[in-house]
Amino acid sequence: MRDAVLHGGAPGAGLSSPLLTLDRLRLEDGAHCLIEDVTLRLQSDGITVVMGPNGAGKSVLLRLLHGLTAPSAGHVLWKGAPLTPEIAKRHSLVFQKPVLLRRSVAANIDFILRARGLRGEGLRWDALRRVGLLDKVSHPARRLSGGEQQRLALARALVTSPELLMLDEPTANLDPGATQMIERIVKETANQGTKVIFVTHDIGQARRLAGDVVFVHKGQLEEHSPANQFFTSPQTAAAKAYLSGDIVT
Ligand SMILES: Nc1ncnc2c1ncn2[C@@H]1O[C@H](COP(=O)(O)OP(=O)(O)OP(=O)(O)O)[C@@H](O)[C@H]1O
Repeated sequence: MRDAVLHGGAPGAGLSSPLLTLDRLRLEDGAHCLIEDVTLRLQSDGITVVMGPNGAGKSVLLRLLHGLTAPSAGHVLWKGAPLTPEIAKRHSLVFQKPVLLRRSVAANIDFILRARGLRGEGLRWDALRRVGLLDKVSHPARRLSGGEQQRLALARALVTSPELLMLDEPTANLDPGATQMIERIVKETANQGTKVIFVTHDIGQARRLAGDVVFVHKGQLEEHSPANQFFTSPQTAAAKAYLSGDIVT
């Protein structure tokens, strides 16, 4: 395992204390180690892209970061404090396949607002406007197209104004147009000050979005570098092979 603290070059690197710290984070499942002593510090600015082959542990890592899975050892720290359910409520996670209620678009947003004790139709309208779904407000959510469903999932994640937005391959099943819309919203969100962690397999997408790249392989952190460094001179054999399109073993 490498302690891949970001060195130089990336926006904000070394200038302030980390927003998010993973301290020797470990997850075991019986004899199998899914996440192996990962230590990582993420700064508050920009989009961190997480890459790695199938089964590398990217989704498991996001679940640990959101407190949905408890680590076997190690800690997740948010602004230096241990992650708690209260802190996790200020974070949002969007999954690859949106899980939507069998209700209207509006009702899907209102459900989250109620669950978080937030009030105001204005929040709902703002969120739907941001993702371009104002004209679908009364539609049954499950009858939206795949791209629209993912934008609704994004609206639901954004309506609480999260400090951290995590997305797990949100465009994996979408066409280029729908993908572009999601990328635009994610970039706008990051520009407005929300920290974004974005998991993707798509190297082109990673190049478009990433300020820094976390590369994981077999549950280990292989590399954490500023994006320009990662794409031009990856430090590890696995990352080099991955970027070249070779099979990573
Ligand atoms: N709840 C779980 N219990 C036990 N093992 C799990 C669990 N969830 C995932 N795993 C295992 O952890 C490993 C990493 O899975 P994960 O879904 O995090 O990979 P990934 O990098 O997101 O892959 P992909 O790119 O295919 O989505 C896999 O071997 C998977 O089978």
